[in-house]
Amino acid sequence: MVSKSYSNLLELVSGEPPPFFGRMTGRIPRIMTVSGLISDVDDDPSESVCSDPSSSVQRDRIIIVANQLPIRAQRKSDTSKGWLFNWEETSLLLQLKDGLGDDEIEVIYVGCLKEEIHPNEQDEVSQILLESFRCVPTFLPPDLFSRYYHGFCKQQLWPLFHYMLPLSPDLGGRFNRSLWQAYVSVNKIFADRIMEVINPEDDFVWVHDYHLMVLPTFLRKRFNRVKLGFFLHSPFPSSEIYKTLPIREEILRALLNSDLIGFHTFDYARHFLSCCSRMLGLSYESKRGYIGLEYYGRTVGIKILPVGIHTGQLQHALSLRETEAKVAELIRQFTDQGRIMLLGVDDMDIFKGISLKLLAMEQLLQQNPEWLGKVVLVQIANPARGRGKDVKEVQAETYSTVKRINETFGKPGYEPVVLIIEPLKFYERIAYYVVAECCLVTAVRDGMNLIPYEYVISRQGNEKLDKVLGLEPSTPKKSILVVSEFIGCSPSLSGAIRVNPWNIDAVADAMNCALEMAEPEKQLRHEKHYKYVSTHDVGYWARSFLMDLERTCRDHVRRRCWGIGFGLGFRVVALDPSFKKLSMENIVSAYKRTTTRAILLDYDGALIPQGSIDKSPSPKCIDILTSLCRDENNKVFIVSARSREKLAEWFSPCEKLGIGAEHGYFLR
Ligand SMILES: O=P(O)(O)OC[C@H]1O[C@H](O[C@H]2O[C@H](CO)[C@@H](O)[C@H](O)[C@H]2O)[C@H](O)[C@@H](O)[C@@H]1O
Repeated sequence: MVSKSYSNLLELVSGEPPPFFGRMTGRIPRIMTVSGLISDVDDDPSESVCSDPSSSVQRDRIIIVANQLPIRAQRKSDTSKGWLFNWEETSLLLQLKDGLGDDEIEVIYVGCLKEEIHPNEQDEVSQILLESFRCVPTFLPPDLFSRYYHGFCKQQLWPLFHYMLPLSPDLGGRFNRSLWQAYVSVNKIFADRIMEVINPEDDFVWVHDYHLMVLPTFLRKRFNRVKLGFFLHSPFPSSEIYKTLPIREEILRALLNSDLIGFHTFDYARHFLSCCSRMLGLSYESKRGYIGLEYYGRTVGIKILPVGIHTGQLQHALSLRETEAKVAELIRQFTDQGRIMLLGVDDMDIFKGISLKLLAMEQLLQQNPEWLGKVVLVQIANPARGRGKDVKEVQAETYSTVKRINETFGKPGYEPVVLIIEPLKFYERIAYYVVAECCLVTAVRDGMNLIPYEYVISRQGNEKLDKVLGLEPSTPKKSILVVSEFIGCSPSLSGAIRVNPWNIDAVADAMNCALEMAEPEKQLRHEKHYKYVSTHDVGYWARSFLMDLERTCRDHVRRRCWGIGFGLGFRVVALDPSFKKLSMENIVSAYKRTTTRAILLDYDGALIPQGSIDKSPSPKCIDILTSLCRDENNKVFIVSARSREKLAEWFSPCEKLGIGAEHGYFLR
């Protein structure tokens, strides 16, 4: 399978074998095992972090950094003290690790816990999470967390990256410098935590999503050669939107302190590149499938590859007894009543377009009365993660639209829209996918959205589910997707009916088209999607990103690096060791060959030795400069930080000598 990522395109033309991620040179973390009070992990010794610090096993190590750790924490109920921790199985970050499927790679996570941990318990919790889960928690004071996450992330960055400008105080949040400072402080706290565990020469660091966009600067400042990747899970907006951000350059420059920056789609990458070009004057090169941005001697790679799902986890859920039972229940509730299920699964936030979908359903029923009593839209709505007024408005509009549709088109025993707001278990959601004839994702903006992928795998099902569904094992599977043009998964789903979610007529038509579609066409579309989704899973994505990261960082050790710039303007100037010292021979031969010469000379360290006590030029120096200036083919300049008075005084004998004093602020 050929990836669309740049490294794989390169392999394709070069005929090289695919790169292997994992070098066995990593050092074991500097962690000691300390017994803890509060943990419910399984006791597989291979799971413990360096339980034997003297062990000689060497593994590659990746530090995965994200706003949230893939951990669920629960206060112990039996005592007033202590916590129980479990893996959050549905977290993409945990699936990523599993997807790497390589025991030679050790993964450490850095991030926040969802629960607030009292300062008195933080050391103990840190130790347990490190030993048992290889997780390093970042504890943030509640007020700082709130200003960083609910303030800057969810009210400012997130809306803007989803194309919402704060045109009025009600629409997202206007830029607020103190929230931005909270964001920067939190990013620094994350960097400090990474520094506690990183082995900078060997470890790879992979930072995730828009919550941590300035973190790369803090890490690069501390370790100039750190091997650092960043993946943006959200959309990267068009430069016309992005450039409204007052801290637009700071964020771009911070991202450029990564070695590899990943995006789900070509468009997001293109937007980022045009921001770098328009706001920082940087140009990029695309050569043989590679996209690289030159930034002070470093080449920052751009990776385009949409994330995938954990198909194994989904297949496991499909094989559960509970899933079969739920599928049977849904068949009784819908199919046996002659109903066709259309399905939507979305967070109830402003960008998921739930209301637009409901309006399209209303229109479908108005314009196609033949579907009345036959079609049901099941809308599963997960709670939003933000907490603004906008979320409440979305909820209110959703409830009132559902009520209106059901009152207008419903009849006893038939509700055209079923809205599910209670949290569903994973297997229950899967059962809905299995039964749904069509899945609709009509978000107005979403970074990726993995719901269509989950739907496709679920519709492929398995033999046991075929029996529950009353299908012959040989029956080809079918599924149909209606997908918004404005979401990251859209380009990868070429068999979906693509819609502009704002165009209610078009979405209603798409629903009708899906309902009327001939079976062989549904099968063909399903087959196409199934092939793609099952081969481009989360493991494929993670391996591909890390291979490219390793490739991008391969010559770090050879590079000579200097850090320059203050604050978020910090960057590293990297030089290839092939930079050569200027030889006397070269200078003499160039001088002889040329007839028009500009000769620019530094002063301290160039015309007088760096450590000399007498800083004035020697008579010999004055003689040489005077004779250089005498040649009409030469323009000779001293360029120095020194004051114009001093330079003018020292070089008064050399009349024709040009002087650039105070770094060129004064010119003679
Ligand atoms: O709400 P947040 O805590 O700020 O997180 C933002 C969203 O992150 C995750 O979604 C994003 O990544 C997914 C995987 O790449 C992608 O499918 C989705 O489109 C992105 O928005 C998370 O799944 C969402 O629940 C969060 O809202």
